[in-house]
Amino acid sequence: MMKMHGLGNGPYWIIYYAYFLILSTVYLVLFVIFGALIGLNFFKTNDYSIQFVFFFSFINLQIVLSFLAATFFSKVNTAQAIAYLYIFGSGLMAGSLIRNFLEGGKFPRNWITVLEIIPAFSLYRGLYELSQYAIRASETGNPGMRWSDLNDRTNGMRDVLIIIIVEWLVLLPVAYYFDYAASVGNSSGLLSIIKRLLRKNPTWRRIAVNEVADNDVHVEMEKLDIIKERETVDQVLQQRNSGYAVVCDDLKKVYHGKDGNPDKYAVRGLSLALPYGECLGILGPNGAGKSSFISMMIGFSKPTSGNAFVQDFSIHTDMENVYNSMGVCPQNDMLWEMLTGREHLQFYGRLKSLSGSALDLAVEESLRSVNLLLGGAADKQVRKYSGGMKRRLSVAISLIGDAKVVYMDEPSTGLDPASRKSLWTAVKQAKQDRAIILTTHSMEEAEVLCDRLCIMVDGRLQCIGRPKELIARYGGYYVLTMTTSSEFEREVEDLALKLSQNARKVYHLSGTQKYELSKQEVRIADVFMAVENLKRRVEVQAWGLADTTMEDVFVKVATGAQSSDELS
Ligand SMILES: Nc1ncnc2c1ncn2[C@@H]1O[C@H](COP(=O)(O)OP(=O)(O)OP(=O)(O)O)[C@@H](O)[C@H]1O
Repeated sequence: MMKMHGLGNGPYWIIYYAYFLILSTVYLVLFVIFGALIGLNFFKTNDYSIQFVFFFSFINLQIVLSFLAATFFSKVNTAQAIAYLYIFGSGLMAGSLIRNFLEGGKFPRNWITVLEIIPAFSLYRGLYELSQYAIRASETGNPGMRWSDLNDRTNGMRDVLIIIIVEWLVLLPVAYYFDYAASVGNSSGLLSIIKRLLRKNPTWRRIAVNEVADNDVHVEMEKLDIIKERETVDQVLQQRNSGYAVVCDDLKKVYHGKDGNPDKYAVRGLSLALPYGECLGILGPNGAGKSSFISMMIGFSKPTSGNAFVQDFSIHTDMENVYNSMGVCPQNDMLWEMLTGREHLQFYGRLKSLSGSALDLAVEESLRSVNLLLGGAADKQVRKYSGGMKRRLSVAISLIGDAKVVYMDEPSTGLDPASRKSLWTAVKQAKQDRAIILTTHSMEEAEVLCDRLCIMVDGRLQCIGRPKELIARYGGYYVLTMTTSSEFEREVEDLALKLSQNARKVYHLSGTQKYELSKQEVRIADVFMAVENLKRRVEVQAWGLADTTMEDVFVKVATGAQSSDELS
């Protein structure tokens, strides 16, 4: 989340490094104090500063090694299992071999030094030397290891310290570089890191990464609006400075099936071009692939194939630059319970390079825009916030600073009508000079906020256009709803067919029927007259005539696409 809002790789790395170092140092100090308090000669007799330097340099090496190893694993469980095996195996081996080699006298001393390049061996050699000095101290009454003892040729501690510190200095930049390479493309396989490091000038060109074949045969002809959008994408991709905020080029996402399950095609070739100042709404039934699309765009997951460019930066190779200009309001609020709303905004504002009075002003405006100034809400800890307040804070975080591209995953979920309206005002103001991609299940929200809408079903784009265009294209009909007692249902059907030859029954439940009447065949005045006539013969309990809504369009497109998918 912090990286998504522009936290650079360097500060991110330093924070994590410092966190693990502080944690390990506290553990190390407590470990030595506890050992000394219970009277262990190992700790009591040897110079504390030698012990500190030895353990401290080793924990630094251990952190660097963990960071380096982490870049080669994409799954936490695999990394954990291999780390346990390594620590257990290498510890066991080093523990028994070092003592045998040193005390047996047959193994060449130089080779022991070579073995100490493996961290577990250097650790056990250091421990062995400290324990030998402690034993001698308790037998003779002399002090344990002192700094001057490092000049003793038989004492391996000096070599151990040199090896550990040199390894740490060498591996530190290597680990940072590999971690950076992995995070840039958000992929952590060794092969993909090496490929990315070798790739030349990858910024502006089409790349097909792990090209996948969509095994499903899709019979339906592609619609004109989608073809046109793809043509725009093709044209934009020819230019270097496109002037478009977001361009998606045949983006695909496949989740590979596990335990014999088939692969899941979540996004099947999405092509979109989004100019600045536009809010694009993505609609779709559950499981349509909206979140999978957003998670690729924000660097949460890697596309299986295709590419996308945010302000001309590729999501495969320039994710860090993408993050610099991005704001995200995730589906689930990612907030710190102990921080206040104001502190959240101050933190994310600083990540967006705001400071001083500019930061204070931006925070104040953000809080006002999402109604979090009232009643001191801004200065309450987030754990005391209601669900709606958390949602509003998430939206404010996504908009703070100068994020040019903002992703909002169902931003108004859980908000009461008044909060929703004020949130919409904030989003409308914010979209003036930036591009917003928004997913929602609320047709009202889509119509109010979005300049264009697209409907996704089963990973495919079904249509794209301005809300009014879509309603005109897919909704060239009125909806007549009428409720009578069951014995008069036939009369209602006759009325609908008389008004429009092509009237289509779309709903029927115990006396209530719904018909679609073609706008070309029907005049509203005729409908009113026909209903008045019917009322003279039949008891009409309720009736209504409505123009097509976005919801009707959505249901029509979604069910149409689902049934055509079932056929194919
Ligand atoms: N990590 C995953 N592994 C396997 N399949 C997944 C994974 N994430 C999503 N899917 C599948 O991919 C498809 C698209 O899911 P996605 O969450 O992108 O849809 P959505 O349109 O955002 O749905 P919703 O509106 O419910 O949030 C679904 O069939 C889902 O089951």
